[in-house]
Amino acid sequence: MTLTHRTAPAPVAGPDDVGDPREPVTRLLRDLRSTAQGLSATEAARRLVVLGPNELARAARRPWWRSVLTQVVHPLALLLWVAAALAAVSGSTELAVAIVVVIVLNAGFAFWQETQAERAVEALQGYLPDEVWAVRGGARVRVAARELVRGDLIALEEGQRVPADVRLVGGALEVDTAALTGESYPVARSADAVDDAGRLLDSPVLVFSGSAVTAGTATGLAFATGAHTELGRIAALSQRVDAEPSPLERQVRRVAWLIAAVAVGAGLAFLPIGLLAGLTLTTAAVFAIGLLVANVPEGLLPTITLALAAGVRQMASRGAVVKRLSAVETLGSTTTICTDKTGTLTANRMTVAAVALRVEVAPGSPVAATLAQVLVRCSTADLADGDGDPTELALLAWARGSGVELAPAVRDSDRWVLHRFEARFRRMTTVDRVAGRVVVSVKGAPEQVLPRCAALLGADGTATALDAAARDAVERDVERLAGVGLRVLAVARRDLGPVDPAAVPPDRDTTDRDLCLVGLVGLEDPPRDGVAGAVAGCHTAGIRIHVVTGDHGSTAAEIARRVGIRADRVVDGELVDAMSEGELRELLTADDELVFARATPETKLRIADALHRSGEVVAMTGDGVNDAPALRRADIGVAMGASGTDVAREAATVVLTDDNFATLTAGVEEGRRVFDNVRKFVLYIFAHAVPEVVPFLVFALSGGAIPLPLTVLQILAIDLGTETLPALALGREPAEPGLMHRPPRPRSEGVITGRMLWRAWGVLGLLSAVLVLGVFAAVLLHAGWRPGDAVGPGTALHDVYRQATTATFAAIVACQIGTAFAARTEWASLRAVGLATNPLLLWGIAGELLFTGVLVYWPLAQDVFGTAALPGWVLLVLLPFPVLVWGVDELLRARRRRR
Ligand SMILES: Nc1ncnc2c1ncn2[C@@H]1O[C@H](COP(=O)(O)OP(=O)(O)OP(=O)(O)O)[C@@H](O)[C@H]1O
Repeated sequence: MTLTHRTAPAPVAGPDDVGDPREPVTRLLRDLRSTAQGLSATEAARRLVVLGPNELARAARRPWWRSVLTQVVHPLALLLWVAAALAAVSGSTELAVAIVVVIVLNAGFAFWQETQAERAVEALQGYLPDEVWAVRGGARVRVAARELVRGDLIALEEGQRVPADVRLVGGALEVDTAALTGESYPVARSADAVDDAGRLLDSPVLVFSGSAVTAGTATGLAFATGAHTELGRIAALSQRVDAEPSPLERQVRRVAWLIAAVAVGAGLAFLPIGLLAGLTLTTAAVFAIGLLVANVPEGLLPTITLALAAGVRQMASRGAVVKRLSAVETLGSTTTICTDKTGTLTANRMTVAAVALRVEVAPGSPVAATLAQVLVRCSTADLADGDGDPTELALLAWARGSGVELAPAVRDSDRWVLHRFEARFRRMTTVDRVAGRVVVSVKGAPEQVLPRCAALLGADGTATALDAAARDAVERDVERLAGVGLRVLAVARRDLGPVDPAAVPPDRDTTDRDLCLVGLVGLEDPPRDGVAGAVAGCHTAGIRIHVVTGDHGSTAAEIARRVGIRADRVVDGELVDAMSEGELRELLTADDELVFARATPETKLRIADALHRSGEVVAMTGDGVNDAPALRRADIGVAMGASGTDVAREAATVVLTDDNFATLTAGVEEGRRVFDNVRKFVLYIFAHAVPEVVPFLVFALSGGAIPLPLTVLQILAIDLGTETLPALALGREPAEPGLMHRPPRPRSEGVITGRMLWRAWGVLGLLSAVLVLGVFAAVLLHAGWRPGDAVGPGTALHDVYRQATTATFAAIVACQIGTAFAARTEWASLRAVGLATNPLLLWGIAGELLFTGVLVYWPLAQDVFGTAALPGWVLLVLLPFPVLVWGVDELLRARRRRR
């Protein structure tokens, strides 16, 4: 970055007005034409226009023609090109042109589908607003990260992604700069540090866009945004959508190739058979090519991508933002969910429900007053703004109810030392100078606070020694409160004597001992609406739920019980830490649901690992910075969008915009639905191959005595014209009833199963082939044709032959309609699903019928496709075909359900 240092500020800040970010803050403020009160709102708006939004320039999109080109030279398309060339060489220009049309239309279609998929993923950005606290015109305001401008004064805190290049002006941080420097350990950055670093990136007073704050809080001055940041400069962050193919796509790709190989094989095999049956070389070659073209499944992959993208969209609208297309299917095969408690199972709306210390503490008593005093000191929340940790807001609200209030500004100016709440230590300590004395205020998990207490506040407000009996009594209190589902905090304080202006701030070992226990507070945090239903839903879907929480075992077990999680055993996090790999796996593979209490992020990581190794598909929730490794390790890392940190959101695959457990299970349901739908259209596409191929076999096996029941162009019309829209519509099927009453799909089970192939080829396909050939034969026989009679152009029977092939074509379409309805469900009856619940399918079928009508009755199309208008009796015969095909499958499904 070229930094120009200007001593005489220009009247307006343009794109090049940059100060040296390492110069003294006052000078930097002047150079950036900002103030200690931040920029005014109008100036910020003006700079946004001049400097542009705080975004990295998107990696230039591939031009559309290149995307189309990729589709045209796609390996399966290349196969079709070869076929077209062969057709041209063998003299069938018509077929060659038709194949080229197929390729072009297919490429266009695939291009459209992929654009849709990309859009769906890009639209997700909108669901994950990225906001920061900034100071503008002296007031703290939430600003969208993309609207930050150079000169903005912003707040940084643990868990946040650094939104711009920032000079620290107050506070200290630890930042993870891995994305920029590859450094794997967090580094310390502080406003007061002495800056003697060589490189800009190593300066201890600067933090850069793209790094993450792993600890601390600070304020800073943004000196570069968007493309002007170091990150923008080295363009390390590629913004392109993760294009890694999902296991599903890989599977389907393999299948597509397999089918393509079979198609080529069948085409090649037809050549000698056709010749033996008496066809000329040209005719045999044309049909061989036709067979090949008909069976190359060129549309399969893009259709699957589109179905996944539609799933991603649908999930986002339900509050689960999936960051990778492939995650949709993994989410659907989840077997175990490890969930947090606070805010996920519970509403994160806390109120103080009980205050106790051996006896209930009466409001207005001296103990209550002291307790309130400690609580207002030991806090960083702001009750007036509602800003801060919900636990602390609840405690402040209770203190206010007891008549004790302290303005945050006064609190902060009295404060000497602050040890924020950290999940690791599970307690918080402040040291304040109050009325000439140094006072320590502590609150936290009872196991953390009680061992540090030496005394206990009596009902009259005087301290007594905390002997073994009193300790037991207090511990019983904790159990009693936790047992009814309350989150319990022990509150304690200590007087360190008169203020000594020369003293250095005491360390935590000094402050957090010999405390006087003031009280126990029990906070009620009710279960969220809908969670109990979602838990029951998971159970019927065969999904196990473990609670992994930092809270007390009894509290967590009670909350778990209330939402319907069985909580068969409560396991302490420390116990897990002491377990061997094998022991942990044994614990987790037992058939019960567990509550892991007092769990640390390391515990979470081990649990995720152990579950994954025992073959489970694990969805693990998390919100803190330290949860990131576990979120990455789980099959599906789930971050909290509302309360979670940026770091967790970045590590996760799924972000719940409302933090709700019920949303997660909705995501699982959606994942299952999408996977099911992919199966539905694969079934549908597979089924039609049989009635297309069998007529050729009949022709070949009869040695030509039975003429070809279908022309090559008619096959292409089916493949490209009639089958496409219904197949797409099947990708949008609503969830099948019973979707969440089935056990999760085994990890090893692919998209294509033996049962599915049997249903596609053995039932739907074979039945269709019989019906189709029946109609073909009926039309010929009705007109007096006998096996072996010539039907070629110029013969007496040629017109009848044209009608017969047209009847075959129409019969395939009729059977396709039946197949589409059958494919809509795998288990349930069509009645349970409802005939009209997928309007897209109805439209697709209407389109299919229209297309067929045009092909059969429009003279121009008749010339090209070799069709002829069908007599009324044939139409009557075709009418029940859809019902027949669907009906037989319906009966088989009913039998399967009974079994
Ligand atoms: N602001 C706080 N100050 C002091 N102690 C706290 C504070 N918040 C929580 N605690 C204590 O730390 C314990 C663990 O809290 P933590 O927030 O880590 O877990 P949690 O959020 O309840 O768990 P989960 O992972 O299920 O969301 C609580 O039971 C409480 O005793």
